[in-house]
Amino acid sequence: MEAGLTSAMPTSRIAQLENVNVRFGKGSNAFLALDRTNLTVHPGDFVAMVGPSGCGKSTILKLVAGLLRPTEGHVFVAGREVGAERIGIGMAFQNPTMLPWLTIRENIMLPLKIVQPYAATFRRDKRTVFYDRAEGLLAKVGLTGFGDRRPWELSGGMLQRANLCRALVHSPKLLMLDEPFGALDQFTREELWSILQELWMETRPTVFLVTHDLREAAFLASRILVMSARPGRVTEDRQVDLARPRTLETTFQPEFTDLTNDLRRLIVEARQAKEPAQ
Ligand SMILES: Nc1ncnc2c1ncn2[C@@H]1O[C@H](COP(=O)(O)OP(=O)(O)OP(=O)(O)O)[C@@H](O)[C@H]1O
Repeated sequence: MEAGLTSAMPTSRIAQLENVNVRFGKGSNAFLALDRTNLTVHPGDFVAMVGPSGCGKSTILKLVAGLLRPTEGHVFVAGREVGAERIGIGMAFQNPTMLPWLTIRENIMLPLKIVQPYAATFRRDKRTVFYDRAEGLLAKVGLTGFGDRRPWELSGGMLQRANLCRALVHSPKLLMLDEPFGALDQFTREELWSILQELWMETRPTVFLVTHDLREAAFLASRILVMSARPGRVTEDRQVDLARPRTLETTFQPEFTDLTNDLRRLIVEARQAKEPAQ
């Protein structure tokens, strides 16, 4: 998918939120979902966002993707204020919605059919270069031979693998992941962490990951943002310097468990903090 963009910002920052407020609802039902939020993200960052339910994590994702406008403040993406030009964005959500009448390969190739410059040559390249690109991604996520299957023939874990392929097939600069592994069992989830890490290390897109799983955040991210309860603000911006590639062994190291314990404490505190008057 694509976000529109206008006006300028240094390109060393791929995304920036400046004093952003987001208010939902009208009249007496109006409430502040995000409160004067500031955030700078650099190209190649893998940012995980954690925080109490309803604190505004997905709202930040939507702002950066251009799906939502701030009520006040500014959102810049790739040097432009969200609103005019275009940047390639890949997205994956908890529910890997695939079109049931298409094969897995055709589903994966969908962004190439829609997003320029790929769309211009889609008819020509769908049986050659784009086909190989989809097959290459399928191989990386362990789905070789499943390209011709239909979505209903695959398990939830397999669909989420295919979903990652679809999010990455057009080499997006920004990858937005909203609880992508939330519905999967722990083993499949941990397998997909490693696959996602590998894919990220190869092409280094900037990633925004929303997750409730603190181990997932610590395993994958280079930065973890902890948010306060609604109205959300970023209260902690933690650099994660654990060596890559991280493995399941990493998750047993004291640095890792200390980090996840710290995050847990911060979120418990955020949940207990009283919501300020609006
Ligand atoms: N379009 C909308 N209209 C009205 N309220 C909204 C809208 N989108 C989000 N909200 C509200 O804004 C707040 C922040 O929502 P958001 O989805 O960003 O939270 P979140 O941190 O991602 O939550 P969760 O962890 O539960 O998924 C919530 O109270 C939510 O109900």
